[in-house]
Amino acid sequence: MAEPLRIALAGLGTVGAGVIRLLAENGELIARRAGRPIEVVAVSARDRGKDRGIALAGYDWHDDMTAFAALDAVDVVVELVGGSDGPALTLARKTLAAGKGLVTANKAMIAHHGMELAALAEANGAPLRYEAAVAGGIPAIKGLAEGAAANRIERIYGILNGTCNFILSEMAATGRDFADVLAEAQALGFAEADPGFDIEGTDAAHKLAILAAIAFGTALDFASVDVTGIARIRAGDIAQARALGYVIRLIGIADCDLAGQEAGGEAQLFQRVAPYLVPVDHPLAGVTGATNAVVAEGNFVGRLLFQGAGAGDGPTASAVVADLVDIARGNTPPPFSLPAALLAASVPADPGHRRSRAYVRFMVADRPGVLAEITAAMRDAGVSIESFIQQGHPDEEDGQPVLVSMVTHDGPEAGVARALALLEQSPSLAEAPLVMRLLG
Ligand SMILES: NC(=O)c1ccc[n+]([C@@H]2O[C@H](COP(=O)([O-])OP(=O)(O)OC[C@H]3O[C@@H](n4cnc5c(N)ncnc54)[C@H](O)[C@@H]3O)[C@@H](O)[C@H]2O)c1
Ligand SMILES: N[C@@H](CCO)C(=O)O
Ligand code: NA
Repeated sequence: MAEPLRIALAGLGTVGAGVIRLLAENGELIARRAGRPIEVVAVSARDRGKDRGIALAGYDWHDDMTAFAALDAVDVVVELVGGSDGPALTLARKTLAAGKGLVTANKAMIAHHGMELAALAEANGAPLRYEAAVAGGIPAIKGLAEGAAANRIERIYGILNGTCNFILSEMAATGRDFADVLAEAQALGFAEADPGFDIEGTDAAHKLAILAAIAFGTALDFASVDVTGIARIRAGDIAQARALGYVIRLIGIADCDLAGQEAGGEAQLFQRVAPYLVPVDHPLAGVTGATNAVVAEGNFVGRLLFQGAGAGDGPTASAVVADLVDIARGNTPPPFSLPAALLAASVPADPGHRRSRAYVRFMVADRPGVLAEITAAMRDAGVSIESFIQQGHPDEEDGQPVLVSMVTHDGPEAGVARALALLEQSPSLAEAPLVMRLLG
């Protein structure tokens, strides 16, 4: 058998320990498939003495992980530390500049610095792979960049954050409280070190921006993702959605209008992460727990659905090691499918022109005239209301604001925004309204 692929592993937390366990259990099978063994030779983490349930005695320990880049005995560095900047980025830059391969699960770093790292990788002939960074164990990047390479991708959307999906589906199934379910997601190893990245939608936005670059051949543009998280969703919204025939899911969605680019200008890139109402008979409605799903619509293949575990030690390790197998086999396409210099510039699309149906929820003072005030604002903004529900909810107590919601007919998003601007100063509203669009 050929020489081993020698790995230095930075980070021995949920994912890092998972990689060690996977290679220990499936190492022989993987060596046969890759044509050569994959061997961890060096490791680094913050705390050398911590009990991780794995034996580290056979590995060369380094307190400073950035030293990996200079080790002759290392072919590929695997970065499983996290953080968009700081030591992870220093390690990534040094590794690629030294011509060594880099495998990472770090979507924050790729979303912020992916273009720079891709250019560095290409300039130094070094492979850069990050399958674990998007949708965990699902081979979504490979499916899109390789399996769907023959297609123009019209639209890409899906459930990209396991923690949020776990929270939303558990709350709906059991009526459990948001904070309680989040604590369980953290204990299961799904959540980011700062779970604000999950619940505010930032983590899903990192992944969406990466997928969009691969799908549309546009330069990675995380900054222009329109992001809304799940923190404002109440049990009452979940109940209202259910009564209307929907479930609530945090969805990342992107499309790209290339007409401008074809006329010599720039492509218009739409990227949004937000909670959506998903019809109960839609394939994404049945995606529960930490499962993720990615839908890609190609102009020849039609609709592809990739589904599987989006977080957790085993599934994420599976994606990390699949990248190592590709490197061992010499299958190293450009990091974003096209060479970095060919990724096209784009401008963010104006969401106001997009059409959708929307669920709009208000917490209102329970007094006469409030509903008339809301419907008048909708009328004045030209928004057509399909249904309006004021429904008692078990959380309510006398004198407390009441949850009322409406569903609009299909119309430009700017219309709902105009109506809510008209209501902005209204003393009848106890908090800002919540808008969730219906997934079409
Ligand atoms: N947990 C998941 O399900 C999952 C899924 C996909 C991607 N990811 C990504 O994988 C990466 C790791 O996530 P995790 O859940 O394993 O995190 P974790 O917090 O469990 O582990 C992080 C590890 O990095 C080490 N570390 C931190 N700072 C370090 C430093 N300066 N030098 C050396 N080691 C250092 C810690 O000691 C720890 O061993 C993150 O980028 C995360 O976003 C995680
Ligand atoms: N915190 C992330 C981990 C996987 O990227 C999630 O919950 O999806
Ligand atoms: Na993946």
